[in-house]
Amino acid sequence: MTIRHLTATGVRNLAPVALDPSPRINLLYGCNGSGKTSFLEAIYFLALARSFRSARIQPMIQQDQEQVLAFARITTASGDELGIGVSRNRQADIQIRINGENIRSMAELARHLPVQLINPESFRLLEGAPKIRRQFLDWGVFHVEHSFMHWWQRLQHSLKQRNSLLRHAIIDDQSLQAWNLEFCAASEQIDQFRQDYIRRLKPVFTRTLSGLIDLPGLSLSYYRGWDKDKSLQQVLDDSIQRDRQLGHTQAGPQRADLRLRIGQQNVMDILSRGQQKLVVCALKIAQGHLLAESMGQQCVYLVDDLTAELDPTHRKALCCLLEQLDCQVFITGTDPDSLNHDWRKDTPVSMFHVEHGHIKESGVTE
Ligand SMILES: Nc1ncnc2c1ncn2[C@@H]1O[C@H](COP(=O)(O)OP(=O)(O)OP(=O)(O)O)[C@@H](O)[C@H]1O
Repeated sequence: MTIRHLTATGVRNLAPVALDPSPRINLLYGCNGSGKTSFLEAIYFLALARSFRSARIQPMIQQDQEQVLAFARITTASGDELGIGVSRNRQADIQIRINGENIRSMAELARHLPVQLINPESFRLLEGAPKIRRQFLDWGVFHVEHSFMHWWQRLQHSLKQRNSLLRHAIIDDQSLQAWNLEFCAASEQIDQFRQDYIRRLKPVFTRTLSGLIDLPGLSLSYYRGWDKDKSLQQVLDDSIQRDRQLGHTQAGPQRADLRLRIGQQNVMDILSRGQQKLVVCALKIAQGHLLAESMGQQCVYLVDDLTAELDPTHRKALCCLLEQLDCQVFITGTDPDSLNHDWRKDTPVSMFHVEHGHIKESGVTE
């Protein structure tokens, strides 16, 4: 999908935004604090009704404003036009409208606007808690497997019920068995989705990474959250005493993880920050390729601070890969020269100058 027209009000230091971005490459430059990241935040907000900078919405709402509001006209992969509007106020109430109709499901919003963010915090995908890698994995599964949300909700519900039973002084065995059955059924389905996704992602990731950097021997593997040689039911039975002591379920898809290794070592223990960033870029770009291959859908890429951690050669390689993706990209940097790349003559490129919260188009190449 492509954003054709975008408006936003009440976003940090930004004056009301109204622009028609290029369907392909959009470059935004400006000084520190001018509002470049805030602009990317507005697009992210439109896709997910939240910020990527803070778990709370308040910091994103402009100091003297009551709400943040973003609207976009987008063209979907099938060529349909959609109007999407999202607003949140200081009480964090959310309003989502698609083609004028109120929508209650965040999943529906996210499905219309798949967004990938690459920013200086992206290394956390490798270094951070397993939850971040599960979110990465489930982003992919969610977009290619439409029944994922149904199974995900069953998984969350059964896990919550089981954990609540574990904390009772005396456990009702019948209830425990019933919730075990439901938890195992949902777990096996989610695990199957994740395995299928990783099997398809791996070759795309390897190919994408080789276009960015040479890291021989780097492997991506999936840990499902319980012993690969045992059924989950067996693992739950074996660990019931420990689960009761801890008051929660230790094994299951809520413990799944992705492992990136070179030989026996974790990549975050041996790669430089720049190398880590390139691995993360390859993972995220691979997800975009897979989404296009499987669903014919394009995601929007938000690349904040292109130059951070990357030398000119690797910046160029990243720009080439983003251009080959054939999707809409927004890239920020402090210096317009650092954003200049040998974009192909037939790639529409728009350049915007961000100054004290005002965004002005400063050049278009068709
Ligand atoms: N709620 C808010 N209301 C008004 N202004 C805010 C709010 N939150 C942050 N700001 C200000 O908005 C400005 C925009 O910051 P932003 O991170 O978008 O800049 P940037 O152009 O990405 O800078 P850098 O190049 O340093 O990353 C900052 O000066 C910040 O102090």
